[in-house]
Amino acid sequence: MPSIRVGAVNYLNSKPLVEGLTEFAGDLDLSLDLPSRLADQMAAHELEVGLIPVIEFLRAESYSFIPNIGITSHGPVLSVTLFSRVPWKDVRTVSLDEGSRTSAALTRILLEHRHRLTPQYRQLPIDEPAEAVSTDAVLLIGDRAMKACLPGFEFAYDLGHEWNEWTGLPMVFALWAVREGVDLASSEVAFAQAKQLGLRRAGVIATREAAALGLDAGFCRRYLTNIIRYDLGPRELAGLRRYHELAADLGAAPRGTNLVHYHRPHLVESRQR
Ligand SMILES: C=C(O[C@@H]1C=C(C(=O)O)C=C[C@H]1O)C(=O)O
Repeated sequence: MPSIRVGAVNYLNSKPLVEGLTEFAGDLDLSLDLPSRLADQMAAHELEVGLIPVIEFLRAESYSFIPNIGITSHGPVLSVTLFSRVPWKDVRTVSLDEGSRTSAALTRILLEHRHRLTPQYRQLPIDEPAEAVSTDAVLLIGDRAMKACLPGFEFAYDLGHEWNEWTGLPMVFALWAVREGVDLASSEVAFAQAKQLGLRRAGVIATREAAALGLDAGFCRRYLTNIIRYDLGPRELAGLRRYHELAADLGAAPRGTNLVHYHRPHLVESRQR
């Protein structure tokens, strides 16, 4: 049987979703990369399943997603931070982490919709030190954001918190997207099994990952257990729909994308909107 190429985010927050994944399903070929690159690999048909930024799910229009699994937050997220030299109202130039697509669009949503600004944007390459940027603000995500201190920047806005405070809704950053026509067969269930195991083993994962990241294990544990939420239920989907509307208003995503659960090809699809 040909293997199913699966790409997952290479940050701490996604470790619980891949815990034991390839043992639960022997035909999954797992690789890890930046969220933005996973989205590009999905588009290039180099992956069948990808833990991709939700904005790229909305842009693709043809993907379905594995139900009830996501990378979400219900308030502060700790790993998506807009460091700024100036308060929101004075931001004119922004550098955006190359790894990000969802939070890059979220930065635009907050600046352009919430604060009614029209700043200029540039990409911050993954190997360029954020300390060196000359823009007013710089968006960092993932492990890089968790470790960044950036003393030259007076403000550190947590975009999970900013979103939640403004909309009252959870923020969905990523989900398991499946390319159209892909048949996961019995391997589908492995994604839910990995999530269940990963959540049970959050302490073990935190201990294992902390040293390599140069982060405190107790902090990693709380991040995985209390900050990042992995369910994608009605509340999270309401947050995702709100994000979709606001992104579409900016021309950052097409308006019509349906949030379709994965079903095996040739079976009836369940449409959520
Ligand atoms: C919360 C996070 O979620 C990530 C943010 C993403 C984005 O901004 O495109 C994509 C995937 C997620 O893993 C994070 O990495 O800090």
